[in-house]
Order: sequence, then C-alpha cells, then structure tokens
Amino acid sequence: MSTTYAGLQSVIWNDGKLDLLDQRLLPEEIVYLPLTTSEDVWEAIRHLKVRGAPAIGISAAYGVVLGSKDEQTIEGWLEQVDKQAEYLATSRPTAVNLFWALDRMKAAAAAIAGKGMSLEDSKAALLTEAIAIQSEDEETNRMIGEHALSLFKNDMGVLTHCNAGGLATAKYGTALAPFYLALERGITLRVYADETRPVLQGARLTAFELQQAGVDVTLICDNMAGMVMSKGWVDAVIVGTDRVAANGDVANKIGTYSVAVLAKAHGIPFYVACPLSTIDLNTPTGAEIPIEERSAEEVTEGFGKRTAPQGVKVFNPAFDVTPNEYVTAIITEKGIVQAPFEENLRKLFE
Ligand SMILES: CSC[C@H]1O[C@H](OP(=O)(O)O)[C@H](O)[C@@H]1O
Repeated sequence: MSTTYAGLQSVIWNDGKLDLLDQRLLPEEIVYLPLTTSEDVWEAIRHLKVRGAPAIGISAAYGVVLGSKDEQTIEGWLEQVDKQAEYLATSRPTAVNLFWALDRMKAAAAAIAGKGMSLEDSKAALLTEAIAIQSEDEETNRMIGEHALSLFKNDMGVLTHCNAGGLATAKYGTALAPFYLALERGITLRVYADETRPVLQGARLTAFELQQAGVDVTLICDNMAGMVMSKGWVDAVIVGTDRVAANGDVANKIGTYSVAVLAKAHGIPFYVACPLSTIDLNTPTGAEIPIEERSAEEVTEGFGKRTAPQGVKVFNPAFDVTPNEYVTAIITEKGIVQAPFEENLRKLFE
C-alpha cells in the first residue's frame, strides 16, 4: 500500500502523552484526547474511545509507559510496569491483543532491566518497545491486505461487519486493508458494511473510513445481510477478529456468527483477517474465550435516544464466537490459513 492512504490514526504518541482519537464521537466530530496517565488509557479502552483489538493493545502498551514513567529506581520501575500491565489487563476481556501487548511490555522491561542501563535509558527503551508494537502493526496490516486482496477479483461485492479498519489498528486495518489496496491498484470492489448494532462501528467507523478513502461502500442494517446475499450481490465476506482460538474458532463483534451462518447458507466464502498477535494458541476452543457483556444502556438508549422501555431486561454481549467450520480461511501477515486450523495455525508460530 502506498503512503497516499491518509486515514485517521487511532492513537498518536506525542511528546510524552498519548493523543487518542475519541471514536465515540465519529463520524460527526474528530477529537484527539491527550492522555497522560494509565488511568486515562484504561478508561478510554473500557468506554470504547479507542477500540479494535490491535488499537487496544497499542494503547495499553503506551499506558504501561505512562503508568511507570515517574518511578525513581529501576526496581520500583520494574515493579510498576508489572502493576500497570495487570491494571490495564482489566479494561476489557475479549481482545487477546490487549494481553499480548501487555505481556510483551513486561518481558521487554525485564530484559531492559537486566542490561544495567540508567533508569532514564531504561524508560526510553520501554517506550521504543511500545512504538515498535505500533509500527509493526502498520506493516503487518499491509501484508494482510496483500494476502486478502489475492482472494478478490474486480467488481466483486464484499460484505464486512463492525470495523476492522485503520481505526481499529495502527493503520490500514485488517479486514479493510484489501479495500484500500484494491483502490490503489484500480481494482473495483463493492463493499457492503453492516451498521453493527448496538455501538454502530460499521455505520460510524467503517462507512466513514471507506467513504473518506473513496471506496464504494453501501451501508446496510445488520438484518439486511441475508437479503443482500440472496440477491447475489455478495461474493465474499471478510471480518476482523478479537481472538482466534487454537482450533480456529473466532471471537468477533456480536452478529459475526449470524453473518457466517448466512454466508455458509449462500455458498459465500467467509474470511477472517488478523495478525498473529490475535491468534491465541493458549485458548483451545471458542468456548474458552471470555465474552464481554456491556451495559443495557448501549442497547436501550444508544447515542442518547431511548428506544426501549425503562427497566426492560437486556442481554448485551459485545462479541460472539463463530465455530471454525464456518470459516473458509484466516488471513494473516504470513499468509492464508485454511483447515485443518489446529495444525495450520500452530505452523504459523514454528
Ligand atoms: C481489527 S480488530 C477489530 C474488532 O474489534 C471490534 O470490537 P470493538 O469495536 O468492540 O473493540 C470488532 O470485534 C472488530 O472486528
């Protein structure tokens, strides 16, 4: 992907603070919040000011830096890094990138402390690790875009759910990366974006990102996906993910499972795009993936407009699990992985 793609960056490390795009305000307002503490980062992740598995991991990595910057000894700094990582790990439960990034920061701090550098140099080295997590994600997404684009042909219709774009990552996105690449190479793809209730990441973020970039995008309500597929307008589905279990079961935004079942019923390939940092070989199957449940208000009065009676019972899982038998392929920076997933996912890490 050339550098002409100028999508909004979700997080920017800026002279000792983290400038974070408040994604709750998109598409109406573009506001960057200056975060200066790990508590700021925790709150931003919990309340979806920043969201999307890779972007959450990147933000948490910078949160560890912010939370340990005032320590006065190496021992105190190392202890604080661990403490901050533990604290930030409580912000949201499903996206494994959060825990992957925090583990990487803890390991980096331990390795740095063993080098006998000054405290100042050690803190600088840990910041370099967080910056590396962000820059690596950008490069990873470019590679995911290349592999994903090899699956699409000119004038194909592709449906996506939620937002797995530049706003969910360091840049370019995972599921949306091929759309930006296609545009640069003169390949026309028609994208159908599910609005993705209740937080509307598809309507507010994916439709916004793709429209800004000049990609042909049509917004549909989640309950229209089946009809759009039945009309033959969809040749493939591609989504992001928050955690892939060792057997290839996929946790992603609520509604993804329904899309996968519809795709299978219509003989449409269902692709999942993700970096290796989203594949969790320590979680055997989707049954073991913790599924975040969020507030009733997200459903009954999203964006300030009450649309359900006071006190009504609400079930609001933020994710669901798509069993691997509905997954055609998992597209990573190392290539396209097909069944048998257990065996082929492990090979990615050999
Ligand atoms: C590339 S990860 C994007 C992933 O994250 C979203 O969840 P949320 O907006 O709640 O953080 C959704 O599951 C996307 O597929």
